[in-house]
Amino acid sequence: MKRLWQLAEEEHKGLKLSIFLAVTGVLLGMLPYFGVSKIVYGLFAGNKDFSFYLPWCFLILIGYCLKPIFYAKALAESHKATFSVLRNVRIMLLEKLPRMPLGTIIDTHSGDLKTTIVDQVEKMERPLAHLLPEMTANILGPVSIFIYLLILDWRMALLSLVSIPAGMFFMSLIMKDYAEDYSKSVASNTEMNKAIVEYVGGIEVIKTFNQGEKSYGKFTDKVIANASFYYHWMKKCQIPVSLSKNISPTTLITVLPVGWLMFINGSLEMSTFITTIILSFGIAGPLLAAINFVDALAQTGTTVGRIDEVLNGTEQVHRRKRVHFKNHDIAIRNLHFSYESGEEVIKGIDMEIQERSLNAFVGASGSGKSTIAKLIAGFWDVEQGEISIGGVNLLNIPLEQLYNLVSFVSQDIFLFNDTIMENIRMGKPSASDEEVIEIAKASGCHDFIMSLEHGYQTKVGSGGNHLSGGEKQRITIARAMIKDAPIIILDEATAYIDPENEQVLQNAINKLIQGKTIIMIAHRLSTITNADQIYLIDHGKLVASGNHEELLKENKLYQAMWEAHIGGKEVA
Ligand SMILES: Nc1ncnc2c1ncn2[C@@H]1O[C@H](COP(=O)(O)OP(=O)(O)OP(=O)(O)O)[C@@H](O)[C@H]1O
Repeated sequence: MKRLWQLAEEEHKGLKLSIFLAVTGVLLGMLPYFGVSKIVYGLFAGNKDFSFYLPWCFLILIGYCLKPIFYAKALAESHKATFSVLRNVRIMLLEKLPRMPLGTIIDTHSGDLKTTIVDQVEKMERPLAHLLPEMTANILGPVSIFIYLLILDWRMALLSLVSIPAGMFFMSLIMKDYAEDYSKSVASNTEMNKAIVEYVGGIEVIKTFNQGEKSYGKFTDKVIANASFYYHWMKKCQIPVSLSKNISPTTLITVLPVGWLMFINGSLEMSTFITTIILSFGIAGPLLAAINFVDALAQTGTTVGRIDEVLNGTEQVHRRKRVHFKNHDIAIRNLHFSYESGEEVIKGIDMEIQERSLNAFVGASGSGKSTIAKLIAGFWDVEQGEISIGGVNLLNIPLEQLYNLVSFVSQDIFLFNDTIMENIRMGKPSASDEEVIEIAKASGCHDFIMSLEHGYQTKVGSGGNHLSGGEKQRITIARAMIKDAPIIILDEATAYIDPENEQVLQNAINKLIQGKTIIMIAHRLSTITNADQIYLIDHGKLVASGNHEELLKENKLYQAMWEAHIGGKEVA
């Protein structure tokens, strides 16, 4: 709750006001109990004077009228403040994402992030908008009655409380495991969310490969596991909750018989007896209402924990001051790198890449080519060794400047569900329509775009799925071209292309890379034979470098790879 209160810092004023209004409302709600006890006492005493009853009736009326007004105002204030807090926390989370290593975000399942940013933030509504004002008020109200009863007769005050700890005992039986159970329920929801996101995202593959039932089974398993978890959890809670809710309000079990004995012994006055009977009703009701929020209290730890996991996630700490580069040479020194799984995948690499040269990383699958390229593009920060551009350590280059410096074009194409015009313009937000069209012509996109019904205003669909793989690829090339970064990394950028489109795309790439520092990662060695330098990576180490002819002459591994490639082509 303390951390939740910190997260709600900007709205403390509104939340405090709502607590004040709710407490006042509950205190006003106590007035009828006082009024009724006075009236009942008057009736017992045989008082027939109407003027005695009138002020108490008036007090009861005030209590009944003002309580709902204060209650409604308290909830209006708390909701106003809470929805601002939810908005602020969601903005904080979304602003955090770009500061986290790009690679970490790509590696995090989108279902996971969705659960935190949407569902868990939503869960803050109950503790902030309801628990804070209502639970506080529902506890303070009975506490003030109890103090009043203590002043009247401490024995009766204590008697009026006996049933409450008995009821609470049953509640405590489930509360001791509640936080853990709730945390498990969130994990189960996340698993189900992930399965849904994966199922919907992969529906094309599932249908194409006729995997419907199998994958559907995987998805339904998660749904069944989720339902089963909730069923057993609720079953476990049912009896203690019922006992607690039924035992707590039975204050009369002790107040009536013991009070009666004290009354006939002459140690308790009739007026105190009647007041205690009636006010004891006013203790249990609000306390029971307060109990309803105990689960929200236990959930808060998990909710805030999930939010903090993202907010406290590692950030890329780069210098903020823009730097000047004398050239765009890339130097890698003694580079080591491990993913979170711990195993070292890059094991001490040194490399000098000249500016305006065409370079290629080749090697077996899993040898570490993409990892090196992503480290150059700043997906993760280097912790051991150093990468520098133009003599400046990457860590000293502001991230924004680094992202402008390097274009990373990969086979994982992402297009926003927007028009083609806007998807290309994303590479340079200030570009005019004419500039976008000019670039589209240069990248070989213009003709296919014009053949679409709405031309450049065609919406590409979610993830660009209204376009073919080759078309999407050319749009990403156009996006990279308009960005005009001096360093371009092409990670299997031609992977999905068919032979017909290959020439168009190759022409586009040739235009894209003119005058730039290029790093290409390609499995098809024939596409990189003209590279100035080819770096052969094996098991996270640089085992050879040189141009195609040199490597073919000097390196056995490269010869083997080349022969395999040529052989494969012949077979094909
Ligand atoms: N995000 C990641 N988290 C954990 N391990 C990873 C991650 N990405 C890659 N790896 C592991 O790091 C090693 C190097 O992977 P990398 O993708 O750099 O190889 P690669 O040579 O580019 O492979 P490919 O040619 O198949 O794309 C592999 O063992 C891979 O399993």
